[in-house]
Amino acid sequence: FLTPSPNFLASSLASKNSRVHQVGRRVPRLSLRMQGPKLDAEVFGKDRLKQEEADIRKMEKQGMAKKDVTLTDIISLWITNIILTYGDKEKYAQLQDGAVKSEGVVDDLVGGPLFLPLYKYFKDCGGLYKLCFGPKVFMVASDPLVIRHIMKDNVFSYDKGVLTEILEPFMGQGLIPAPFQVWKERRRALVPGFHQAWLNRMCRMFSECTDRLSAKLDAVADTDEIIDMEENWNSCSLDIIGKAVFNYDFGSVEKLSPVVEAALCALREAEHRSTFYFPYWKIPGLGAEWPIPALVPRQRKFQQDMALLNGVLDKLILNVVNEKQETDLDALINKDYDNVNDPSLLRFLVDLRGADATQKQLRDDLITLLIAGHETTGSMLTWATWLLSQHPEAQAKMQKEIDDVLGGRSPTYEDMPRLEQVRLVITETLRLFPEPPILIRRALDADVLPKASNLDGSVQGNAVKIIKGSDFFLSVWNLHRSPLLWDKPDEFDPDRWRRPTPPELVEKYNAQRRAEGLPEWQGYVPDLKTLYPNEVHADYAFLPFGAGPRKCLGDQFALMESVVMLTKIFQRYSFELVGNHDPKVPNESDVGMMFGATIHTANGLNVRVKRRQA
Ligand code: HEM
Repeated sequence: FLTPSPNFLASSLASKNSRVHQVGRRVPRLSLRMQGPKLDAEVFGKDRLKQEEADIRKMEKQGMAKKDVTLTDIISLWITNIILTYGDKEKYAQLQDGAVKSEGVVDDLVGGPLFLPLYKYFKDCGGLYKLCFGPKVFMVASDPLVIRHIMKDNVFSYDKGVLTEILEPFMGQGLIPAPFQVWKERRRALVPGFHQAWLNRMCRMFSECTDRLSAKLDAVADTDEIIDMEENWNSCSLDIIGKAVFNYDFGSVEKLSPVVEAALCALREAEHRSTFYFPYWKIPGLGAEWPIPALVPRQRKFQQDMALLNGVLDKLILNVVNEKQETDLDALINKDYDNVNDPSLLRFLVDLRGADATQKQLRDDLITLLIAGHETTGSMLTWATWLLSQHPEAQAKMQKEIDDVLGGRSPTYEDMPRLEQVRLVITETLRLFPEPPILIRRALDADVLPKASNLDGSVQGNAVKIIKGSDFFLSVWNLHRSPLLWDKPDEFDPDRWRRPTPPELVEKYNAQRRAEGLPEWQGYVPDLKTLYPNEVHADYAFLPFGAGPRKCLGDQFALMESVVMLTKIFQRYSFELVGNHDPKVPNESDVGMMFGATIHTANGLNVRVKRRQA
């Protein structure tokens, strides 16, 4: 889930002569249908699992479990890459190759967010290019048809590659890094947990946690005090995910307890590892994998934080296991969630008949959900707040809707369909600031990719052959800001989701394709009866929660959580941006960008809080 930045590129390669090379149907998916003010239950929980089962069975049939990239594959890939980079280019033109476009990429990649130089090269090189560091190559895909192929149509030939290496020390065999056999079992156990009655109950909890943030903002509202809203959104989302996943109250909005500190430090270490150039923590004695305390203080601290966190989780798991009340799925789904003491996912996983898991597996599941569900939401809300501060008219429109729909009361699950403008602000924020902005994949088989497009609408020359073991960056940032796919792509315009893609853009993308008999892109077709416009509506030009069988498990949870949090806070307050405290950045509205697992501001989102007039 985290996105390795130059780390894994440069550690292996670090050649100054790096180069960028240019290269050569819609499937209905999960969507949350709403009719009138009611949410339709069909795609929650076990109904969602039913839809996913077909994918899982297909993966099994195609031998996904047996696919693996071996050392021999990697060596043969590197030799091929050396030949391609330095050898007879004509002869191997079809093999992951294309024109050299840029020298010295390492210079570009160091010191800033990785997705920005990848966007620069995208403008030169188009929807598929390769980033070369000596023998190491990353294919960079930013084209909707190529991405659909990798994430949906031929998903069985790709896994998460280097991501697994980074996340395994944190998440063990949790859903994100788990091998196929384990992933399959855990996904089957977890998906039904996100059922309608539970999400309804969660909306109440989102509201209660946001009340604590409101109380904190009340204390500073209309004073000169400056607070960091990035930190506050992150704290609130940590409290929410702790309650939802294992019924633990981090209480981080109010205080920094040792457990909160350990959790935050461990999460920061996950980010550090994803952006550091060299995986020194793997060296015996230096890093966390060694059974004696690590020599590097940062890694020693990580060991201590993980020990503290694991201790807390183990205790929670043990308590729940000791009170296990094994029940079948239907009974769990039909529980009266308004009157249960512990509505957590942990309780669900322990009680679900037939989903036996070891204590270690449960801990891995919980940590994975904690990491996946914390900063993604916090960062998204941070950028939504920043975007709204830059667009007072969009903020006023959203606040008017909130007032009209709620008249001052708290939002509930039933209000979701009516809070359309809030949902579109969230959707548009995820387009401009996708979390994470780059997804990682590795080819488990040789493959041939669909032809990608260049930004002028021309189709790239080669249908690119992929060698087993090839690593991919799927740049969601490029996809979401592509001038070929979006009208005024850098503009914040929540209402764009009410309009289809302008026909001239769809035509520009498709004209040459039609002439060559190649598959075409459908453009975005609005369907606002869903919780959010998703990847299917935009024919894979919009991937806020990924796509295919590895799509985000918490998409509906995250959307409802964000709607409740954003609604409650903007119902009562507005924010005055007071700049970034960075003398090097004179523009007050420029809060900078840093990139770890998600996109952060450089120095926080510093604001003064203004109470709205009743
Ligand atoms: C705004 C908030 C969120 C965003 C933008 C987001 C985004 C994503 C994306 C893009 C992926 C796919 C990654 C890939 O294909 O490599 C993903 C996967 C995942 N997300 Fe989320 N997510 C959010 C919130 C959550 C929450 C709240 C949870 C849990 C409660 C969660 C749990 C997961 C899990 C477990 C996966 C891995 C699924 C699998 O591999 O089977 N996410 N998320």
